[in-house]
Amino acid sequence: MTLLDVRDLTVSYRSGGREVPAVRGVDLSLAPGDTLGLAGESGSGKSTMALALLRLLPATARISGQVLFQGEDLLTAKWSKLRAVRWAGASVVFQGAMSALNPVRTIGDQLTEPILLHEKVDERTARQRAARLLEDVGLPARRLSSYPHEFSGGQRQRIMIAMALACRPDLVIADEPTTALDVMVQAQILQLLTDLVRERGIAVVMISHDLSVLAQTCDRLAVMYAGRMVELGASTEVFADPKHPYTSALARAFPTIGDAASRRAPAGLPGDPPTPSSVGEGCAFAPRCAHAVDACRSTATELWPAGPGRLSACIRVLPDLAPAGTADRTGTTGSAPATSGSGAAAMEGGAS
Ligand SMILES: Nc1ncnc2c1ncn2[C@@H]1O[C@H](COP(=O)(O)OP(=O)(O)OP(=O)(O)O)[C@@H](O)[C@H]1O
Repeated sequence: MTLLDVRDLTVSYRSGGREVPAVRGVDLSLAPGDTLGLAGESGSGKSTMALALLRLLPATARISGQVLFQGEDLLTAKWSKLRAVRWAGASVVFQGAMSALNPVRTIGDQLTEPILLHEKVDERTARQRAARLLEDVGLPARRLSSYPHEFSGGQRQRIMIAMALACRPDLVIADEPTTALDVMVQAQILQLLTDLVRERGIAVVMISHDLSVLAQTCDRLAVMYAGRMVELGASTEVFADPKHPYTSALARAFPTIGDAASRRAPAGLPGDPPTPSSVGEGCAFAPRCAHAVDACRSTATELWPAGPGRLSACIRVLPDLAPAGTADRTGTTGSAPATSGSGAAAMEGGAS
């Protein structure tokens, strides 16, 4: 069964009289309980994609495609349906808990609110649930009466996780949930989130620019570049044996899982990401890619099969298109371009 099926999701923003493309024709699919990491540099479209899933984008955004959640397209659903899905079906852990929490209301009030809104329970039951949730994220229940400023950054992010789990959703979208935190605290919070969703069988889309963190916490990895998906596959395989040069570069930028020193000073990627409007049909990574050849700039990119359960948008996975001697590193045998939706199919396959 599919929980989430994203088809040809495309998002642009109206800005200064122009359309700025942010997400370009992304397909992906999640089964219940799946954990998917979404990686990419700043500006690659990760947050836009996450927010688009629940139609949380600003009014300047134009969205097309389909976001089928439990079979219903959220992009065309009525507001009443959307309200019912948010929190109870799918919830979001945003970056920066301080701005997401209301500073003048107690944590208890903020935790009970979604429960009261979405479930037919009385105030006392909601309060008991909130207390349990707080304990689940490692905070004492007595802190329900405290205000957001009375917590540390890490504790506030724990509270955001408790809120996201409050209505027992089937999907949690975590958008850089630990960005502003100290490295050691980051690791603890991610571990906590991962443990809680796995215990409860909740599916997760975890967003980060740090490929090693995602490889450690999620079963599958999707890599985005300039609004497009460029690689998909099982986390351990994608991290250990990337099929796209951009993924290799990201893996090198954040080399070792749990290595605090490297995380503080990542090696960085050569060059800058393209501006959204400068991206054409060919490979957007070509200007920064050491392996780029003319065909990279002229061939329309798609996600091609790149081994069992793997997809890559690098033409070097196509033996018949790749220049001599460049296709062998991927070890792929397939050469047929994936048709629309095959990204989703491969993600499904990888979920078994
Ligand atoms: N509200 C907005 N108005 C106009 N353009 C936007 C808006 N939000 C994002 N963009 C543009 O859309 C593109 C994708 O941005 P997005 O924030 O989704 O990327 P990201 O990968 O999540 O980056 P980050 O890690 O920095 O959050 C970028 O070019 C960004 O400048």
